Amino acid sequence: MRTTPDRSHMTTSTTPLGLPTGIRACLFDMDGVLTQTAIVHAAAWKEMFDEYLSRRAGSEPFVPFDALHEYDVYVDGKSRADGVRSFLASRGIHLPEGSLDDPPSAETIHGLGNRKNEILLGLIRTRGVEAYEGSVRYVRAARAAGLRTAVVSASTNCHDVLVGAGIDALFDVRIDGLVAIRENLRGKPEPDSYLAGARALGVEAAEGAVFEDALAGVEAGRAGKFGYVVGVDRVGQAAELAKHGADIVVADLGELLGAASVRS
Ligand SMILES: O=P(O)(O)OC[C@H]1O[C@@H](O)[C@H](O)[C@@H](O)[C@@H]1O
Repeated sequence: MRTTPDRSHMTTSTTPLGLPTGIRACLFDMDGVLTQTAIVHAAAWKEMFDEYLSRRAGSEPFVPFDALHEYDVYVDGKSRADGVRSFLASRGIHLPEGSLDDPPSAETIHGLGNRKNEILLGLIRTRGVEAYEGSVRYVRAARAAGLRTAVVSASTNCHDVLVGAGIDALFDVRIDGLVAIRENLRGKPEPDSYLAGARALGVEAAEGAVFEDALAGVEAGRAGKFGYVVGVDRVGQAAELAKHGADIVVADLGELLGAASVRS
């Protein structure tokens, strides 16, 4: 299903890519937009938080992590450490920061994050990673039409996932979790990583389209004043994506391809 929020200021979509005219670059989130890995992250977060919450359960009742709602609101699209902080704060739990190389057993923000990463890498090793066919078709069509392409992901595992899915060669620029740490970029919902992507591609934000499945991600695209923000709804949150800043919401990027599917 596609939802078109009222944005009367937007140019009518007229290109075969389903984008307003004047868009010269596409900036794609990875997990959940390009690759079928949002669900793997959600499973890893759940396993880690449930382990931790059940350890605390002596002093308080055990309320498991909700891998749909709590993942979408507190964790999806954010850096690993921001995800840990944000969910724990929602439960009134405050842990010391620790440091990036804390062991996965440490009860610190980074320790819990590293435990989640250990679980994530195990899941990726067993399941492998796959790209969404509609997204690959879309990225190829964008490049064939002369648009520049970037991946803008909070994930520090971004490069390995792109390579695992066989799509790393489809992007001119990659701004990922490692770049964000190195260059001190604030994580989504702040616009820093998307703006860094636009700079690296040599376009103004207004000339870029952002493709996002996370609430924090569409907020980042909107905050950066990008020309168009496409919400990608894989889990039934079309209305929320629109509320947080998507100009249009599609279930798959393939829907945007071809004049027949373009609506204003
Ligand atoms: O732990 P990583 O691989 O650096 O990923 C950070 C975040 O990357 C985002 O793309 C995911 O939506 C989050 O679930 C994830 O936590």
